[in-house]
Amino acid sequence: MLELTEVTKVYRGGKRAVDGLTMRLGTGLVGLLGPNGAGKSSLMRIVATITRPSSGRVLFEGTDVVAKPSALRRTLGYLPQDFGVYPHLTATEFLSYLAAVKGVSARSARARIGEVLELVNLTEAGKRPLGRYSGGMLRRVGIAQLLLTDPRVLVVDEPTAGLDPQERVRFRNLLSDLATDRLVLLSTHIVSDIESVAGDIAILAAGRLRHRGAPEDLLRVVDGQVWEVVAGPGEIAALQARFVVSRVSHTAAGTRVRLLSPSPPGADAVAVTPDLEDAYLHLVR
Ligand SMILES: Nc1ncnc2c1ncn2[C@@H]1O[C@H](COP(=O)(O)OP(=O)(O)OP(=O)(O)O)[C@@H](O)[C@H]1O
Repeated sequence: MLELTEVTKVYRGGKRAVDGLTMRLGTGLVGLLGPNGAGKSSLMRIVATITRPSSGRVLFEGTDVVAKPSALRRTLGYLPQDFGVYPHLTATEFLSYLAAVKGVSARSARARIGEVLELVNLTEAGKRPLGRYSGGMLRRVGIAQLLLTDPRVLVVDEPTAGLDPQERVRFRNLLSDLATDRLVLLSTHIVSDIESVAGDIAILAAGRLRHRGAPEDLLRVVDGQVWEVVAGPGEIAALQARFVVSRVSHTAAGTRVRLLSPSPPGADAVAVTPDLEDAYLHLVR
């Protein structure tokens, strides 16, 4: 559906936020995972046709989206990181306003708003002013506005920021449902946001694609390289200086340090089964 070739974004001042990125995106949920500053938002703004790449090409169904953005824009839903609402409007009023901006006729907007509020489980709350919504409810309004026009491409930037764990789960499931017949490109710096829903994970660091594949492929990257050692209070800093430490947990038996190393880091190190967090840290270090 979308084809990115050698996409680069250099901002004024010389910051290379996206650096020669090539990837193909089809139907399904793609998790774009990377630390702060990796270039995720820049890439998402390029796909959403808000920002132009400095060089490289983005094709949507074979059409260059820089030269001809309209075909993609017609079927695109974009939820930016800083999605803002008017606090005095109710969800229904706010969505009616956005539907008008998106060129949806008043009659079809009325029916569609009812449907999308139902989809995001806000039918009851739809008559309340948005100023009284929780963070999670506002993110759901953000998703509802994406769906006003039934887009085939959804670009969702760090959607779980500020959500409580229950809202995170609900949100993940909603996006995963939507991805059955659409492309959902979801960016995050939190591994657990995507590990249960994305069958396809792209890892970005310093503007470059470090890895792309299914979670199993990612795990293979650190196969045989994850260890656990028991450390004394003074040893943790030294381990952190020598290895990528993925977790430190304090137990009755002492402090357990989980770390990445191609060979056993010590005589009493125990090999453990890698998880996605280990693989992610290995790839972005
Ligand atoms: N308009 C801009 N002008 C100059 N530099 C920018 C601009 N937007 C982003 N950057 C820089 O480009 C780099 C990538 O930023 P970007 O926001 O794309 O990353 P990100 O992965 O989304 O990070 P975050 O999760 O913190 O939003 C950062 O170093 C950022 O400071």
